[in-house]
Amino acid sequence: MEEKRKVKRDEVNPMGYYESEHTKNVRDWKEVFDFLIKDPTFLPASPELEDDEMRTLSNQWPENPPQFREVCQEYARELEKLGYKLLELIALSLGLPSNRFNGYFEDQLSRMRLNHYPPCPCPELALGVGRHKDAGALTIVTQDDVGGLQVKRKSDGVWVPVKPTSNALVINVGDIIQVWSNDAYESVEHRVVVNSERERFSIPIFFFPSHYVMVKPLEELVNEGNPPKYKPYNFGKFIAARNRSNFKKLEVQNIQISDFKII
Ligand SMILES: O=C(O)CCC(=O)C(=O)O
Ligand SMILES: [Fe+2]
Repeated sequence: MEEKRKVKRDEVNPMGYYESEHTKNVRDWKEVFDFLIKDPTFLPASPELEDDEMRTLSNQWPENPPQFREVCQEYARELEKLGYKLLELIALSLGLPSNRFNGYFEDQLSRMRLNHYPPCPCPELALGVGRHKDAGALTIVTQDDVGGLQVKRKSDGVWVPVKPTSNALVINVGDIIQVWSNDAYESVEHRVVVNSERERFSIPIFFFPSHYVMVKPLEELVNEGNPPKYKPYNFGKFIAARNRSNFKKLEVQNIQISDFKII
């Protein structure tokens, strides 16, 4: 606990350890450790568009266990390679050059998260992570054999368990691929349920572009017959708005890509 406290994240540095994240303003039943793939990196200090102050984001590593940092970084490097590979395949599937997305990640805000969901005495009253869609381009999740991740089936709204399969990874399309592809791809709504018996561990890596990227439907994919379905939004400002809402319960729901939808 002492080690965790030393690397606790706060409103200035959102990297490190945290035990009370909120999803849509409700506290999640979990503890997390977040670190950046590119360290340090930069993010707008506030979500206000007229405020151009920047903030440096940097990792906080515990001293113990001593090999923790190296193991995390090595794992992240391998998953990063896989993420780029998948982004290349998604680009090809949309009829784009394989490297079409690469430029967006030069100063990437991608991060890896170590999730620990402790057993919960009243699992029917809590969620490990409340229902949400991932805000980044792509997420790759490693999960143990406990289970708890569920995706919402669009046809009937039923929550379907994502069964743990050993040596398999879960790939989630995030909101940005949805916007870039002008809805050809759709991000999936998911959540994590907890149980009273066993703790669960999972390790997602979230592929986030650079803070200055304006996220919008790709020009090659829109035309008169298929006009853009979203207004451009600045990714850094979007994340700054999300970070703010993770630290306090706000009156309003946090920012969503639907806020940029052209109807
Ligand atoms: O724990 C999991 O399997 C997924 C967690 C998740 O959806 C998230 O952190 O965004
Ligand atoms: Fe997620």
